[in-house]
Amino acid sequence: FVHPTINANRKFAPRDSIIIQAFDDEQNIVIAGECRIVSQISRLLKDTQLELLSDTSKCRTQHPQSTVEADNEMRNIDPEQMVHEAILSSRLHLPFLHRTKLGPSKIDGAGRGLFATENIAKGEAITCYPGDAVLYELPSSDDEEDDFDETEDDFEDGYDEDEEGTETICLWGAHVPITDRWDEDKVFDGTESTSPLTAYAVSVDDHYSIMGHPELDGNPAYFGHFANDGAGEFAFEGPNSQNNSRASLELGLDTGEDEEFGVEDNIAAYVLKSLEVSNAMHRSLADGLHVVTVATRDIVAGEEIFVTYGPDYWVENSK
Ligand SMILES: C[S@@+](CC[C@H](N)C(=O)[O-])C[C@H]1O[C@@H](n2cnc3c(N)ncnc32)[C@H](O)[C@@H]1O
Repeated sequence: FVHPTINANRKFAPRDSIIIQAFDDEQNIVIAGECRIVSQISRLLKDTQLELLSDTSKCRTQHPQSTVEADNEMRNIDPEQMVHEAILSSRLHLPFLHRTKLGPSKIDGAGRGLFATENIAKGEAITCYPGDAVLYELPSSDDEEDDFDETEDDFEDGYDEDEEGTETICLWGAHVPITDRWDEDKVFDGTESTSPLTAYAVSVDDHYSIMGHPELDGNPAYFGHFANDGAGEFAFEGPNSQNNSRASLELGLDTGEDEEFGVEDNIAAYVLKSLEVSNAMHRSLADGLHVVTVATRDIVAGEEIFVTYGPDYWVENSK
C-alpha cells in the first residue's frame, strides 16, 4: 500500500498531486500500455488530432464555446490549442467501451453510482470521463512575474493565485445541446436543488479541468463522472472531526497538539481510507487530450466503482 505524501508547504496540496503521488509507483503498472482499450483510445485521439489540425473549419465547428460571448471574443488562441480544446471537450465514438451501468450508490446519500457489468482486470479502462464542459484558467498578464515571485514563504503567508483574481471560464462542448448548457451561476454555484457543475470536475493539467454533465447519462463509454469516492464517512466529517482523529490513531498516524499538524494527519487518514476502498482512478491520456477511468485492482461484475477525489474536493464541496 502506498502512503500518500502531503505537501507540507500548503495546507491542502492540490487535489491531483495527492492522488498522483499516492499512486506514483503503481502508475506505470496501472497503465503500462498493456490495456488494449487504452491503446485504442490513444490512437483514436492522435488520429483525431491530426485530422483537426489539417481541417480548420471542422476544428472550429467542434471547438467548445462559453455561454458568455465576451469570453469567446477576448480569447486569442493558436490552432494547436484550439485542436486540443476541441478534442478534450468531445465525446468520441467508442462503442466497444460498454462495461458499466448506473444505479443507486451503495453509499447512503451519495446519489447515483457507477457499477461494473463485467469483470474488469487491474490496469484496464473502465470508461472515459467526459469533457462536456471545460474549465480554463485565463492566463493573467503578470503570470510570468508570479512564476519568479512564488516562494515557499508565499504559501506560508496564504498566498493563492485564485485569491489574486485569476479568472476561470467555462467552455461547453459542441456536442452538448444548447438547452442543456448551464449559465455561469449554475456552473459555479449550483442552485438550491442542484450541485454546481464544478462538483463534476477533474483536473487534467495546470490549465484545464473537464466536467461531465450529470444529465448526459446515456453512454457507458462516458460514465466517469458518476464514480463516487468510497470514503464518505470521512469526507463529510470535516478534516479534524472526531471520526477522523480516531482514524488517524487507528492508522498509527501522529495526531499532534498543534491544530494544523492534526488536520494534515486527518487529511492523510481520509486519503488512506479512500485509497483503501477505491478500485479505480481517473488518468489523463495522450498529453491531456482525454481522461480515462482505469481499474487499480481487479473488479468483479456488480461491484461499485470508487475513485479518490482528494481532500481539496471535499473541502470545496462540503455542505
Ligand atoms: C462526480 S459526482 C458523482 C456522481 C453523483 N453521485 C451523482 O449522482 O451524480 C460527485 C458527487 O457525488 C456525491 N458523492 C460522491 N461520493 C460520495 C460519498 N462518499 N458520500 C456522499 N456523497 C458522495 C457528492 O454529492 C459529490 O458531490
